[in-house]
Amino acid sequence: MRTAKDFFAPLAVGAPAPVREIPARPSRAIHFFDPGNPKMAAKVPDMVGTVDVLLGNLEDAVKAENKEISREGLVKIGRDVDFGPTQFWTRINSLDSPWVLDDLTTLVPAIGDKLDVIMVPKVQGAEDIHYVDRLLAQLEAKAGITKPILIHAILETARGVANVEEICGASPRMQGISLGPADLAADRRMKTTRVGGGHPGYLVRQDAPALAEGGYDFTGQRAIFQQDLWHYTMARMVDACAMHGIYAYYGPFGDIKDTVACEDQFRNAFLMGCVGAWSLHPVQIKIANKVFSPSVEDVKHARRVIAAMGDGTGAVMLDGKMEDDASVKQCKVMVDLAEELAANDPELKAKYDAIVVD
Ligand SMILES: CC(=O)SCCNC(=O)CCNC(=O)[C@H](O)C(C)(C)COP(=O)(O)OP(=O)(O)OC[C@H]1O[C@@H](n2cnc3c(N)ncnc32)[C@H](O)[C@@H]1OP(=O)(O)O
Ligand SMILES: CC(=O)C(=O)O
Ligand SMILES: [Mg+2]
Repeated sequence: MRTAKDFFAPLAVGAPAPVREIPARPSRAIHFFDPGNPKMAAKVPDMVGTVDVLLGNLEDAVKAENKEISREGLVKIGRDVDFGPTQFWTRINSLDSPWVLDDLTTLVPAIGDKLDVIMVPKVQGAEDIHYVDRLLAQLEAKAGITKPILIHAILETARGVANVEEICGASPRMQGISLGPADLAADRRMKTTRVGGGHPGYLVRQDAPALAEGGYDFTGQRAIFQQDLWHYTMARMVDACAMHGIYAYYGPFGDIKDTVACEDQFRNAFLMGCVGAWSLHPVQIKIANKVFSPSVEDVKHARRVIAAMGDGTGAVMLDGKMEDDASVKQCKVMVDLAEELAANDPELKAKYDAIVVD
């Protein structure tokens, strides 16, 4: 383990100095596209400014025979497109795959000055981050890159979940973590066959009603309540990220047509502390942009509490509820996020600016 003294030292002579703090850039939707798919690739320039993150995917969902075409497509997009306010990320192939070394040694010299974040799949422990960290430093130094490329890990193995805290703290490049529910389910031997979302079989059932003569009626209809399969993992991920000052994300929601359940899953993630989720299809971008932006009502309430609390200490009653230092802190999280997002999103800014605090 690196000591505190060495933690922020560049890992190669000539590599840029690591960042001390991960910038809070909007990343409500991380939109996946296959850079080797001509239809998707053609849409990328017009998507700039409509989505916070455009991610060229090289890993799963790209056929083995197309890996090189996708990598070349990504280089072309990286060179040709002006990403403006939108972040440009990639997901490389897994560290045990035959493609990852070429991914990194091609992408960093070619478009390393454009790439904000590299997403690393199937991360098992800090050693995986250390490997990518050192290699990136060497490649950045060789290519003369001046801004360090950040790393985002996908939490999609049982060992990765067990090691999530050390993964988050493994490098100053660590930008965040996404839940990878599909590979994680397979690795854990869960009995699901989906990409994210809930499962109708994972439920609790209302208690059986008591009978007048004693005992219970187990025969009648009883309400069932579907439970969230991902709650435990999400909670661990959010805590580990918050502890290390990096960002947590829900991953993919594979049922593209079920926009209602997608919105629910994203909202759960937002409420738990995530800043964004993945978008696999253009229809999911606006769901994520909506869900991960504080609502006008929440911002209005937060501003009222902050105003009522003066210097932020003590306790007051507002609308019949007690507010104190801790509720002000929550309200500040909401207001700060709203301001960060509004700085990049004129429509949102107009909505927040129109709020009148009574
Ligand atoms: C578990 C994991 O690892 S998840 C991450 C890996 N998976 C991915 O990255 C999947 C990305 N998404 C996709 O491949 C596709 O969206 C699919 C396969 C899910 C659906 O694709 P389609 O059946 O073509 O969807 P659909 O017909 O609705 O597409 C409508 C249009 O949007 C385009 N489109 C679809 N998805 C995307 C996308 N992610 N980005 C940009 N454009 C897209 C299509 O090319 C099509 O264009 P056209 O109107 O010019 O013909
Ligand atoms: C996100 C991802 O890669 C997975 O769910 O497996
Ligand atoms: Mg995966």
